[in-house]
Amino acid sequence: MAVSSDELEFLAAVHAALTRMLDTATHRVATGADVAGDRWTAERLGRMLKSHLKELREEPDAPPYFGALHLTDGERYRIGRRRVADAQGTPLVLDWRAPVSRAFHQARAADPQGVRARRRYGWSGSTLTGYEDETLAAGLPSLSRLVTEEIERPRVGPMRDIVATIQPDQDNLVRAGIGDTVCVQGAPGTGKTAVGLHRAAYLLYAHRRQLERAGVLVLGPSRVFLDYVSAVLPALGEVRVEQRTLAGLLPVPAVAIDSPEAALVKHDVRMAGVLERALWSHVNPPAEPLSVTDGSYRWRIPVPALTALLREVRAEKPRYGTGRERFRARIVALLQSQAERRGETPGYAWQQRMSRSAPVRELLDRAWPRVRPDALVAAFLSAPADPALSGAECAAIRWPRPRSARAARWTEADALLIDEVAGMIEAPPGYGHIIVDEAQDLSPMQCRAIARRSTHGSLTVLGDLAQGTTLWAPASWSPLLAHLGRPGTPVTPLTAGFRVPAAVLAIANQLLGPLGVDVPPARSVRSDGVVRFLPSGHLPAVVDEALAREGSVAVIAASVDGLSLPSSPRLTVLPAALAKGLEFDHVIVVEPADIVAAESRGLNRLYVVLTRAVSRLDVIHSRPLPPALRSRQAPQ
Ligand SMILES: Nc1ncnc2c1ncn2[C@@H]1O[C@H](COP(=O)(O)OP(=O)(O)OP(=O)(O)O)[C@@H](O)[C@H]1O
Repeated sequence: MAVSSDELEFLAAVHAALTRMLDTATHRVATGADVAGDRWTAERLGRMLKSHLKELREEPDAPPYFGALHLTDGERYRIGRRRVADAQGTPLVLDWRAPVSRAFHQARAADPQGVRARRRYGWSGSTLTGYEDETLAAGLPSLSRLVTEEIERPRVGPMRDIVATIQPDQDNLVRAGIGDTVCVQGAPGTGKTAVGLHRAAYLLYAHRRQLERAGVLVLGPSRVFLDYVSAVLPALGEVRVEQRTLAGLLPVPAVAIDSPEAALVKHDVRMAGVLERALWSHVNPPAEPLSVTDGSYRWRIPVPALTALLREVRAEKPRYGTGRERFRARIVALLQSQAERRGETPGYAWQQRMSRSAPVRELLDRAWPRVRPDALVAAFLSAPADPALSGAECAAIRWPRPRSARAARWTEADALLIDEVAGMIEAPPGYGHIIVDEAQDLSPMQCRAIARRSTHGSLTVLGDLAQGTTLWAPASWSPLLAHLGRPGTPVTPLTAGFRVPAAVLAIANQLLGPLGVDVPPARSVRSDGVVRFLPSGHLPAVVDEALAREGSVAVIAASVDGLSLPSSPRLTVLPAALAKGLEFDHVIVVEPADIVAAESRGLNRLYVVLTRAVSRLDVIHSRPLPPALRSRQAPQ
């Protein structure tokens, strides 16, 4: 529909309001520090104002609103990525996360939620090009033209937000309560990553105070993936979410790689028990009484009393570090009661002196010594032994020669072991909410590293069992949720695929049977898409042809060494192992049989690779196709 003068007038008012908001924010940053009473307030205020200014400056050319709601009570609201208010503070545009905005995504003919009509705006940059009205009474098409256009647009550059076209089942997940842990089993391209990022933005809006203190963390599988999604949250007005890989949270960087046999042992949940035994083996009942000189007195605690104290503290099951301090405090309390019986009135300074006295320190160092997590893991891997591990398992993880922590060449799994021990000694800082993407790949020990950072918060667990490519990827969600400390969390499926067109999905879905995972297959909301199977000599021509079209192109192979291809900013040449979570308009898969053969979960890897395609998939091969792909091979 052409743009009416009313709409243009309204847009001009929104632009004016935005300019005024930006001017005010800039002015406030300039003067904020002067108006604040003290340095602390000035700093806090300054930070707040700068972050507000940064939010306003993000994407100045982005459309200021994407929709309008016309309610049955006559009210009209525009809805955008952030609130825009006029000089009097009256909102012109509501934030998409505000309660009223929910109806924009949820209302339908069967459940109109007080909505008479919904308007969707079309934009080219910041120019309004038209709009589309949906009257709920008349019933709705399953997807509007503007939504279809957005879904089918060519992909260039980083991932974009989906706030204008979010679907009701996605919206329910985004707006789930702060206390709810949700687990989403979603086929490729069903919007799991998008849902996770929008949920982070929503929670920060709806529970700002709580989460600003506790923090929100998005965990992704790789740096490449995090770079790809990094623009979404700032575009939604949220610049305060940490986006990391799990490895990036761990106490030591990985510089070496484990053999598959060693990795399997180190990622196994039994390692938690093994390390727990190794840590607590440092605590031993004292062999000698404690004797402390205090002026002309000498206080004594006999061995049985010390042993009883130690047992009492251990029975309370504290963390190792807390336990050590509690044991010290109980010893001092016992000394204090002796002093009081002698008529003394010991105060705080006396308690401090006793607790730091050499005999008390020496006793603690023998009975409940400090332990450095990396030193413990280095000692264990130098000579592994535990009843829970077989001889072969110990041999798989044993270092060829003993090393100190300083000389160690840690692997990613070692870092997890160190983190596990560190967590037994002292709780790591936690987050108010953690969003875990590609969660199907997590090992039990990785789940535990996440769980101990969310003891007081909730989780959004996103993944697809069919895309599990690690040695420990499970066939069902329940063990993984249990390791995350959230057993019994209901699993919500997403099956409408927004990325992968029907023709490509038909090929990829053939792999689901042989993968042996119990997941509902995806159905595509896109009827477009082209799939071709071509002999390997065609690769250069196919790449040239792809680059002549609009959109991003990826050549994905088991190994990209030796592939000589033209250089273009739109062409990504990618080993199959790095494709997870990404998408490209045109995907060219080279030798699928090699991808399958390269690793034990090669078929899952191929499933991931095939489902990166947004509109075209070319499979280039000279070796026979994997059996699962042969039956429904597309015509050449
Ligand atoms: N409601 C929607 N409207 C428009 N586009 C959408 C919608 N939901 C998802 N998309 C788009 O579909 C594509 C796939 O989304 P996303 O990467 O979040 O899927 P995913 O489930 O995480 O996929 P995978 O498991 O394959 O990594 C993205 O380009 C995303 O923007």
